[in-house]
Amino acid sequence: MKILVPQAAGNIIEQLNAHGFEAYVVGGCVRDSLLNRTPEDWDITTSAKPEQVKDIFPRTVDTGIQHGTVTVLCDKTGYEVTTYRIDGEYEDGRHPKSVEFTRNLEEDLKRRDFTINAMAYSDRDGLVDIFDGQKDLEQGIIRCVGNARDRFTEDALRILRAVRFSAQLGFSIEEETRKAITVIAPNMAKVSKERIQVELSKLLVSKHPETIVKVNECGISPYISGVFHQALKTLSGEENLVRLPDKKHMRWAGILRHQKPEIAVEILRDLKLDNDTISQVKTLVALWDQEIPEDKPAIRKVMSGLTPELFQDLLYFQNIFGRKPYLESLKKVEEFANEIIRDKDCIRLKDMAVTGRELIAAGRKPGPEIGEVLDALFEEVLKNPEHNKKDTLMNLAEML
Ligand SMILES: Nc1ccn([C@@H]2O[C@H](COP(=O)(O)OP(=O)(O)OP(=O)(O)O)[C@@H](O)[C@H]2O)c(=O)n1
Repeated sequence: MKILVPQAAGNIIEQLNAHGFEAYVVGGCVRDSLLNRTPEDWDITTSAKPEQVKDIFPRTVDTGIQHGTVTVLCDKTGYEVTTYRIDGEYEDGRHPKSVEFTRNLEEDLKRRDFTINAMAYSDRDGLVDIFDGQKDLEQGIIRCVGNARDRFTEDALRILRAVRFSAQLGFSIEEETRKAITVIAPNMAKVSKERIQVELSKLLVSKHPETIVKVNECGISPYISGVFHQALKTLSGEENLVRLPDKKHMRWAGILRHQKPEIAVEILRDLKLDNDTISQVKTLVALWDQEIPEDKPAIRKVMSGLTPELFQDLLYFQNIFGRKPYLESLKKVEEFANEIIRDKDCIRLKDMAVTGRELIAAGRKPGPEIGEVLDALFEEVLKNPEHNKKDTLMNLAEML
């Protein structure tokens, strides 16, 4: 069994070995390598204490030194090197309240969440797989290391990680692990909303976004938030979600599409999503079932209210969730939209042939009235793009 470890990570391991310490890549990167997926980052676990790691490497950052983590910088990449540790209970779903360092790799692997995440590897020692993680990977099983209730009690976020990994990898959750999820679910209430959101977003952009319904079926959602729980209850037959591009705002809008836009916003704010995503989801939720008539002025009007990307997303969304008769006319809408772009019709206020300043220079009184005139001219241009000429618009303005 050979894993292709990046050279810099390999060098760090070799240097630690040369100083008499054990060191391995561990966790997600081993799991992903064995699955032929590209790991996001390469974490290293070692018997060296943080101070000893810092003595060996010239460039380090104290990322989470109280939890044993030092980032070793190689060129522009940083590698997190963490001392073998035994964790106490987690305080925020991310970091344990207390940690105890150990010299024993098995102790370090024992404290990890799932067998598939509890493997270590080095070129020198090969794969260290004490809990049969490789077998579970082959059989497609998410199973806690040791006693599932203990693992979930240490950190309730792991409950959601179990559902997320099963969605991402298309794995099933093993019986004892599943039972423990139901029992420990109320502890989810203690986990920070940001961490919950990160897991939910990863689940939604995965290959199986429809498994979001499991968050309800496993009884976790009431402990995440009341409104979110209500929203999940209304979901069924979400197979089409996977046809949406794997972009966060598209998938969130997909599961929230039956909500009122303001409820969707409330759910996402509560889950601490970023403002950009919230505003994109709000637009899609408000517009996905508003049929756009097959006429260019109406299409220009919709386009003018959205960024070009979001307008494309809206069409994509309508294609997937739109009703049958509308899908036929949607083809025409798309054709017209392409013509509008090709002909460079004016669909943005900033592209209008007349500005507020020019209206003032022509004698209009500065003030709110200017905005009203510009809006009226813009309406006209959306209806008749050929009127987007300075003379025509100035003449029209005089009549307003
Ligand atoms: N609540 C958690 C979080 C992490 N881990 C352990 O720490 C490793 C690294 O965690 P993280 O980087 O958060 O996740 P990954 O497993 O790497 O997965 P992904 O990159 O997909 O988030 C995990 O593999 C697992 O061994 C854990 O036991 N319990």
